[in-house]
Amino acid sequence: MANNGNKNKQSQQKGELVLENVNRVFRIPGAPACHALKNCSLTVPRGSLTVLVGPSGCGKSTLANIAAGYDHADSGKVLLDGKPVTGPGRERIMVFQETALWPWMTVMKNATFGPTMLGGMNKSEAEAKAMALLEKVGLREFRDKYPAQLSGGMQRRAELCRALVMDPKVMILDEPFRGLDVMTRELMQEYLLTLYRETGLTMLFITSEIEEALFLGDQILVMTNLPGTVKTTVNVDLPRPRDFSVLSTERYRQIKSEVMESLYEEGAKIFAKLDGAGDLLGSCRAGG
Ligand SMILES: Nc1ncnc2c1ncn2[C@@H]1O[C@H](COP(=O)(O)OP(=O)(O)OP(=O)(O)O)[C@@H](O)[C@H]1O
Repeated sequence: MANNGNKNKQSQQKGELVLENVNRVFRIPGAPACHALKNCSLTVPRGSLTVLVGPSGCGKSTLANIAAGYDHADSGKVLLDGKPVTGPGRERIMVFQETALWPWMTVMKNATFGPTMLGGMNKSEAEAKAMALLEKVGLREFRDKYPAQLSGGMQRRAELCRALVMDPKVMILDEPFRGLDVMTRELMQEYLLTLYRETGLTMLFITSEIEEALFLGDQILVMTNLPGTVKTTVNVDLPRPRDFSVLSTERYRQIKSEVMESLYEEGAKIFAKLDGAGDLLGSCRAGG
């Protein structure tokens, strides 16, 4: 559960996301079917920052897309506050690996387009909300710039603001800081924690970086190789607010080794398959 004591009243309205025995098989003519998710279950508690880690290609993005309603499960349930998720909806906002800012719109237009077109907000209301968020992430002076005029880190921050202006119940972030240099990435993590603290939003954050998972998360869900499912839940009981001094604590090291052990076990299985069958793709075959 979330251990953030500073959340405002908004957090009471934020959503609990549950996946129950979700299966997803991709079928492409002429190729073996790929069982991406198999009986995958997880809970993202209301107001928590839950981090999902797993080996490359284990089904993390598939899970994110299904949770956001961009893709469907073949069987199983996806529930937000107990109600089935049947498609995309403004209560579940996704932030992707690559920037999705519209290049022809300024930062402010990018941030306010969604709430004015879909969210029932008038222009001045949306701009006030966007401005408050842009200020929190140091982009106040950049409101009239176009995405191409921003650095990669600035684009990611603008994107977080654009998602938050919609006031979703759950934010799903699929490796949003991938490709950023180390310093920018660390800065982004701190910005994300500030936004998390101030909005009390439920977040499902996907990453392949263990340090990032530990620095951000209330809990870490470790996935198996294909077919993907959640194999371990690790509670990250590090105090909040967090800064980088937490990285040198004994408790941090203990939790890190627990997560690494679980992940390495999956890595070892891949190598065992390479030695044995010599066919890594075998793990991808449906029902196999
Ligand atoms: N639309 C699709 N059609 C066919 N196969 C797909 C499709 N989407 C994903 N897959 C397959 O499903 C498996 C899981 O892919 P997914 O992108 O969810 O993994 P991932 O854990 O997010 O990977 P990474 O960490 O490398 O980004 C992969 O084997 C992938 O090739």
